[in-house]
Amino acid sequence: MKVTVVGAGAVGASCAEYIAIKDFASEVVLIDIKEGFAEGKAMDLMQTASLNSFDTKITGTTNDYSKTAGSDVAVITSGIPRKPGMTREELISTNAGIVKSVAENLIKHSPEVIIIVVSNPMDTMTYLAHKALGLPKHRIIGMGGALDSARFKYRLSEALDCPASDVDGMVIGGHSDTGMIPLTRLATRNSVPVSKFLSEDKLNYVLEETKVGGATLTKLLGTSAWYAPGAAVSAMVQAIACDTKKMFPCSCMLEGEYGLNDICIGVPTIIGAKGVEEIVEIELDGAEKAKLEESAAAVSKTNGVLTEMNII
Ligand SMILES: NC(=O)c1ccc[n+]([C@@H]2O[C@H](COP(=O)([O-])OP(=O)(O)OC[C@H]3O[C@@H](n4cnc5c(N)ncnc54)[C@H](O)[C@@H]3O)[C@@H](O)[C@H]2O)c1
Ligand SMILES: O=C(O)C[C@H](O)C(=O)O
Repeated sequence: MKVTVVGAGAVGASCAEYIAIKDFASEVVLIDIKEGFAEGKAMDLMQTASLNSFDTKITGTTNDYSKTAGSDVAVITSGIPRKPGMTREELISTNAGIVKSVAENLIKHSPEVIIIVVSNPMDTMTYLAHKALGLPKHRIIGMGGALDSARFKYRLSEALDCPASDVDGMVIGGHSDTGMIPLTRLATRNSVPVSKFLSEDKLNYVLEETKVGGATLTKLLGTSAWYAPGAAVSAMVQAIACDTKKMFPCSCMLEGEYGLNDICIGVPTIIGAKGVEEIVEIELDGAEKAKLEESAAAVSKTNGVLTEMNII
């Protein structure tokens, strides 16, 4: 299994590190436009191999896509992150051109590759990759819901004062401060609905903190987060590499599912060797359906900027 990670910055390097530590890939190629940067990150990571007991070979390259040839999976993290006070959507004018050219370069050298898009605004960048490459829809997947759900479980475990491993929950919808939909109705602690333990006020607090999870960290760090994003995307790469058929909410191109068309937005998805193996349509209640429609309308509006930019 050969994995390319485009962008050797905070998220790309964290993703490569988790992939290596989990030791399921034979090779990880880091690629970046900054001269020597990916080579340096790869060397630093390789110097942890004997300490962390992994056999994955990590190499770095400055913009030489021939080194990525024959990749099974590629992760796109290239582009700028937001600063405190910004929205993810404000990154579109810089990141759209980067994501489009990276996606085109990847496919030239790895015609069978499955692409996971991380760069923000992620749902729109995933949509752009679909439009630019025209690949079967199961081969381009956006990462957002896996991270948002991990943050939801963290906030739930904090409120419940229990280990995160006791908690199950999922966030669907757009990967944005206002568009995320943490499904509090379906969240459980060891199969018991969390509403059994938490008041409506506490659940609302968890919901609101989950939605602004990325903004909270951006304010604290001065740039956006990388450990949980790297762990979330490496979990998706592992699901593809090991054909685990794990369920993650992912940003997928929808063709009628949830009543939505021609949009990439977070929905429950089975991930395996083919990439998206299945989009799972769960029964949403009236309020959840309305929130998903509202979230989809906001993502569509951001997608419209791609047309204004003449990039699709
Ligand atoms: N989807 C998510 O859940 C999620 C989570 C975290 C971050 N992000 C997004 O991921 C992106 C990266 O974040 P980061 O914190 O790693 O930023 P970063 O600045 O640390 O790293 C980005 C890297 O991309 C490189 N780059 C820029 N243009 C390139 C190109 N054309 N080809 C190759 N490399 C290129 C830069 O040189 C830099 O090293 C941002 O857009 C951020 O908003 C998304
Ligand atoms: O918050 C951001 O801008 C980065 C990422 O989308 C995140 O949720 O951590």
